[in-house]
Amino acid sequence: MDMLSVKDVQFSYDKSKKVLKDINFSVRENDVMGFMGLNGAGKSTLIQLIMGLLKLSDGSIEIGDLDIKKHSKEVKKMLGYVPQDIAIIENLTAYQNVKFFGSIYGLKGKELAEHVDRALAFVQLTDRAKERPSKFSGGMKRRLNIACGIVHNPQLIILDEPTVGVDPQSRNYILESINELKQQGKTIIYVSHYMEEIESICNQVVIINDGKVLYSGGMDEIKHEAGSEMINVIFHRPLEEADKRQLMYEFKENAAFPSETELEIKVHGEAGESVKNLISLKENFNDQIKKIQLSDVSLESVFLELTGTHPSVQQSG
Ligand SMILES: Nc1ncnc2c1ncn2[C@@H]1O[C@H](COP(=O)(O)OP(=O)(O)OP(=O)(O)O)[C@@H](O)[C@H]1O
Repeated sequence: MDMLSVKDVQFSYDKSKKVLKDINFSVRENDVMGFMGLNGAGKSTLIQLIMGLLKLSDGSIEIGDLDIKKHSKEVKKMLGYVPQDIAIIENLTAYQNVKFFGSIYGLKGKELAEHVDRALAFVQLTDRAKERPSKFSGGMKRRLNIACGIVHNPQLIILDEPTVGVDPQSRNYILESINELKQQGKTIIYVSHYMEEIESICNQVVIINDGKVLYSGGMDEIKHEAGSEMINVIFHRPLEEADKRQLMYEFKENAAFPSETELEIKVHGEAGESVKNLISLKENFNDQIKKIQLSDVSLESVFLELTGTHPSVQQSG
């Protein structure tokens, strides 16, 4: 079953520019979807439409099988949102913060107390529940932010760059807790500019650029489409021009030279192609080759290929 379906969505803040143009994709129940795009691609706008914070005029969005316009109340309870900007209130304690967000979702009395305890335990802040977050580290504030976003036990959780500005330990903790939410059966949308994080926790990817979906589908499929493997060859000495020309002739646009002593060959999905390439390299360049490594194509290189821009030149925010 689809937990989120976005159909033919278009959006403009003003008449001069369409920010979203015919957006279509779906996220299955219990998927962890990595949502990627360059700055200004339209990610936050789409999330605000899903959350009902912006008014949807063109197209439709369904959560489960509920249309967000017709069933806004039910949908609100199903959605959890952990915003990019930390939304906690500094002069309330950690407990009071989570309780406040729980009450916004209509929880009361014993049920509210149980939910608050569970959310604080989930982010391992039970011991610090009585403290004010002004004393907390950046990572602890992010964890409290997550507790506030999931206190009402939502089915679909959207996390917008939850690891920006946190120490490596908190980052690992946050990534592990997302895996745990998946184990609990939740569906996750994970917005991030950190490709390696998306690669490690997501099974589905949506890439948008300039308000359009460039890719939507499985993590394995996107890599397969882009070329399932990469052959990295390290030579003992810098290559002669004639050797480079021969390699370019043989491997065409699949060959790249990251440095004077390195060759990268992108291998497309066909069976046996990497073996054929290796045999050819060994036959022609065996004496010159220091090392050959086979590696999977990274999500980063796929993103670069699709958008024409490297994610690391991006500022997050
Ligand atoms: N409130 C607004 N009024 C007018 N234009 C806006 C508004 N918010 C965003 N935009 C414009 O809409 C486009 C998409 O912005 P959006 O914030 O959705 O992108 P994004 O992918 O979330 O970017 P980032 O990764 O930087 O958060 C951009 O051109 C942006 O300038």
